[in-house]
Amino acid sequence: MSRYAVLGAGSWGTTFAKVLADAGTDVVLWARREEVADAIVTDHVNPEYLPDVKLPAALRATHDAQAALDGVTTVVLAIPAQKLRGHLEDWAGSLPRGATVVSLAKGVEMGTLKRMSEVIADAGRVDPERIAVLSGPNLAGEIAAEQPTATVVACTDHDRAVAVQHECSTRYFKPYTNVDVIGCELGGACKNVIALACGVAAGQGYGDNTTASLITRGLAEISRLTVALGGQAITLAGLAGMGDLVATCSSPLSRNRRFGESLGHGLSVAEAERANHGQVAEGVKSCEAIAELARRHGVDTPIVDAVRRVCAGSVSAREVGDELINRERKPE
Ligand SMILES: NC(=O)C1=CN([C@@H]2O[C@H](COP(=O)(O)OP(=O)(O)OC[C@H]3O[C@@H](n4cnc5c(N)ncnc54)[C@H](O)[C@@H]3O)[C@@H](O)[C@H]2O)C=CC1
Ligand SMILES: O=C(CO)COP(=O)(O)O
Repeated sequence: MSRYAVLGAGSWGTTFAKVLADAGTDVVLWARREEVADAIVTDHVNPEYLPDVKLPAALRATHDAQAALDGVTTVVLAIPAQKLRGHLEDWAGSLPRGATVVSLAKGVEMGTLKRMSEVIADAGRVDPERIAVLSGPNLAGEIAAEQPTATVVACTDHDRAVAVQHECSTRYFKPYTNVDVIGCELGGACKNVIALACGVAAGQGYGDNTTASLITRGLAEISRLTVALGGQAITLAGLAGMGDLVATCSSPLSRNRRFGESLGHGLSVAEAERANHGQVAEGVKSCEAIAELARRHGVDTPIVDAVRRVCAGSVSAREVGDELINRERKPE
């Protein structure tokens, strides 16, 4: 009998815990703040992140991470990318031996330039074949409302991916499997940066042609980087690549796109953070790590680099747009 602990009760952790409970899987959700765990247990609601969603009565919650991890077969990590290492260092000794560890975070760690599965292997002391990544066009609010959605569970151990696939399948949530962890992770992390670029363009009043151009050329950048890092370009044609780009770059629900829009309106990064109500827009930090990763591997990523410079405040949104459109002409 499988038992899951979901660590992190933000929008996505709470939603994914609901998916698991709806799939009939035994699941406990760890919340950093006691009052959030209490509200989930008592009122079946996460008042801060999903106030309008009634959570399943079968979903348990706790503020005690050790208690949540006790005896589970699968650990799901729903912590923002730049905060994951710190938590894992605390939890490493309590992660059950042999458990599958599923990463939900979409980012690349600043400084180390590591993907989330590498951070988990490193800080959590987990064998790479036990680490799975779940990624795809998965805006939490729509899934919490039970709108039909597909996703990808990637793990180098195919049998583990299949187990997670079955344990999170519901009538509204359809997971596919993949063995290309690198491609799925880079798809999820990099699309946030491209969504920032689309937001910056939208904030300046540009429409769908600009968005589609950025999505498509962004996909070319992500595919090049994936191949350079040992992943497969074909993965990016799927849900974790094109699928997530389309959803995130076009949706008003995306925090990365909204953050970009604020920058496009002329707000500073600090002002845009306030406008996003403190919710995580992973691309703002990951763009720096992804740009550096690309530079070290000799991969050309002009859109990622443009976003990095806008987020660093070294160039204005308007200037960077002009630069991108005036780059050298070349074959597609
Ligand atoms: N929200 C969405 O639609 C989706 C989010 N993701 C990814 O899932 C990851 C988590 O995102 P969300 O749940 O949406 O974020 P969120 O901003 O809604 O919540 C973050 C959660 O992490 C917790 N947390 C634990 N330690 C923290 C710390 N030291 N600092 C800040 N927060 C801390 C917070 O308490 C909160 O429960 C991100 O990497 C995001 O890119 C992936 C797919 C969909
Ligand atoms: O990853 C997501 C959708 O797949 C969520 O995107 P945002 O973090 O931009 O809201």
